[in-house]
Amino acid sequence: SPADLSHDEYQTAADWLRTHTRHRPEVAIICGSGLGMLADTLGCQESFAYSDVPGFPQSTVQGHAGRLVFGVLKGKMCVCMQGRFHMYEGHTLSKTTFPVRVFKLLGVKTLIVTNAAGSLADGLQPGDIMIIKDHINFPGFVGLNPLIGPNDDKFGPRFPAMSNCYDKELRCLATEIGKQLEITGLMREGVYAMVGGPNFESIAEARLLHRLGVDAVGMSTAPEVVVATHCGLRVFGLSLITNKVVKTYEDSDSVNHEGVLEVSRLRSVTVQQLVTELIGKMDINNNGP
Ligand SMILES: Nc1nc2ncn(CCNC(CO)CO)c2c(=O)[nH]1
Repeated sequence: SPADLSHDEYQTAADWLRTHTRHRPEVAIICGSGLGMLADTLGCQESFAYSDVPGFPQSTVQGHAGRLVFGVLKGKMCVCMQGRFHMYEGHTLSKTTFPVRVFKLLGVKTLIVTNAAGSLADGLQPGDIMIIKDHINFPGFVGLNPLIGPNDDKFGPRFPAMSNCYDKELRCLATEIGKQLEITGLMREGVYAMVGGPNFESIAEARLLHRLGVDAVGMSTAPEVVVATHCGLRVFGLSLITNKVVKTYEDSDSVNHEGVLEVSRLRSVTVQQLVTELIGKMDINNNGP
């Protein structure tokens, strides 16, 4: 957990970045599997390999580049993670969520997280975009929570509320933008559940998640959002639905990562447009929950 890391480690990474780029980002974007092209659309780019930044872990998953890209999008100063870290790679949760606290120290106010997810809800098809209304952090239930250990009071409270992680104003704004982009047909809100992975769920596990009201399932996002909420960042999250989760024993289909990346590639432009418009239209001074 972040308690493994001293405050200095976050400060060292933030100080290193501050001395290596003039950019002072207000918005941070975490790009999910196959959605890293969003970073390429930033203007006036300056980028660093994760290996250049003190304390940053390395990305090891196909579809996750491993670069931190600073730039301007619709007049807003942004920093984009091309490739995120997952618990299933063996990273501790402190490393998985390390960038979020560094962004906080850089002065970021809003975090946008995107991911690829499998759909459990009947109304969510591959290629759809689910605006995350709330999440279920299953690993957190058993203590795999990034806030476990001594609390760092400089970031936030010992017992942070998680009842409003996903900012309602930003969700409404994204829905409005969906209408303008004429993509409401493939957009809806829902509950995202994080499972540890790296295996995809068994059928019994998929049926359990469905019974528990989960709309989309993935292996990321919840830890970053817990840490972001703890340190007062405003959060917007979306899942690109890349496949239907297999819920019946008769269904012979089985999901694979190549298929996930294929749908991500197909829809990455639409996700880019939505996120770009959202950044352009959001008020930047909001200090989150
Ligand atoms: N059933 C199911 N379908 C999914 N499609 C994407 N993801 C998100 C996980 N993405 C992994 C593997 O593609 C890479 O991070 C999942 C998932 O966790 N479960």
